[in-house]
Amino acid sequence: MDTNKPGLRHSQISEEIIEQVERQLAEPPSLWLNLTGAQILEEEGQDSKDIVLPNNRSQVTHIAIDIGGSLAKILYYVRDTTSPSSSSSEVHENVSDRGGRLSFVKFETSKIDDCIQLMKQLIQDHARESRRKPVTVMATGGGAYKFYDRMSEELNVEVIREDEMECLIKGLNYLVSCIPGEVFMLNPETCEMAFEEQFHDEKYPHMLVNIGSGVSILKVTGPSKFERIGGSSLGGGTLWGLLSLLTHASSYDEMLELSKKGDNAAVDMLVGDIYGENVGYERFGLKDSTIASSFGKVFRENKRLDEFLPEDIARSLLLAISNNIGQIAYLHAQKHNVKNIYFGGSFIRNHVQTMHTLTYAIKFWSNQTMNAYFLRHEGYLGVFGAFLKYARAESNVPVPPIS
Ligand SMILES: Nc1ncnc2c1ncn2[C@@H]1O[C@H](COP(=O)(O)OP(=O)(O)O)[C@@H](O)[C@H]1O
Ligand SMILES: CC(C)(COP(=O)(O)O)[C@@H](O)C(=O)NCCC(=O)O
Repeated sequence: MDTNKPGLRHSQISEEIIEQVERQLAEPPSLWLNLTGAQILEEEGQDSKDIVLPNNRSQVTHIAIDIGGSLAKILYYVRDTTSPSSSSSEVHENVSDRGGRLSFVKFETSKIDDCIQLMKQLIQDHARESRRKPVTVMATGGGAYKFYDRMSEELNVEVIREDEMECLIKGLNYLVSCIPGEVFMLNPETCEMAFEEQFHDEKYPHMLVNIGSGVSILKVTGPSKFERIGGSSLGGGTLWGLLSLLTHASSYDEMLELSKKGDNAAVDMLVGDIYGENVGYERFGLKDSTIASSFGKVFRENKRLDEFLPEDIARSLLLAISNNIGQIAYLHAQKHNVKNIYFGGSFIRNHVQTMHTLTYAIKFWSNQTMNAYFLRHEGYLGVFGAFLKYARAESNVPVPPIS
């Protein structure tokens, strides 16, 4: 592996691989759960842009929601009688064989009205067509408190609140242990994904770096044992906010697209800009292409904002924030003697450059001794954890036990 400090390496990744990985990770797939196991359903996911409500909405028995500073994540559970491994006409006779499908949808938190409307629709359909007990809503994230009264009044069902960090850890541990093909690593050289059932023998301790609006760093020492060991206010909300000020992009995905086309050297001051062309500070492993100062070139260029390319700005800021989080993550892992680091939160958005920067930072700073892992449902750990808490308590939801 190259000894270059993180930064400016992305141009070497094959476009084909980036496309391949991002196509595979486009939207979080639904999950199938029954008593004997759990699996990812490989089919088109859903986005808030075009939510496809299930045909059998009366079968939606559980809803969980994680309302964060930026995004509200909803999960709904649809009880079903056909298993994904059987033909579509094959129906399970025995009720206890039944499994269910978990679907995932997200909204911007600023569109909380639309979000509550969707839950209302799911709940009303259930109530109209079924004599079963009413749907219970599990809520987590800061919005579970902020919007509690509104949700309780408008939905007219019981809303149970759960602590967001507990839910994150429950969701993480379950996804890692029980969902085959959920966790992957990125090869720092080629960016190809590596899926393995078991990456490492030591399950605990591990660390979760959850990159949402802000960053929370948690050390996990057992299935429900953890402590919050750090955090940073420079997170996903920072990237989203600054790029909406500095570029014309109107959505987060558009910002990520811009960043793919940019050259951060147009705004970042590189070591070579300080030491001279093609000269680095090799004594300390700082090559001429290493970023010496993010956005450090802007001032001396003496140009207006509209004279810089938004693509270059987007790439520079994404690199700056991802590198910073990677470095903080490494320092916490080192301080707390943890080798395996899981990155979660919607900031990652399964975006190859972001995952590559985080992987590269961890590998570089730890001298290859630590590992960076990613998850296909990276933004849904909290909402999944909230659902599991309820599913466990309620015996009528068949959830395989954690291994
Ligand atoms: N569609 C999107 N719209 C806005 N931000 C997004 C989107 N997808 C990913 N993000 C990024 O994810 C961050 C929110 O991550 P999330 O884990 O949902 O945190 P929170 O719980 O604080 O809302 C945003 O600040 C932004 O950086
Ligand atoms: C306050 C939060 C736990 C809220 O979670 P979020 O909605 O960002 O997912 C998080 O934004 C955070 O940990 N912020 C960093 C605070 C700090 O340690 O500086």
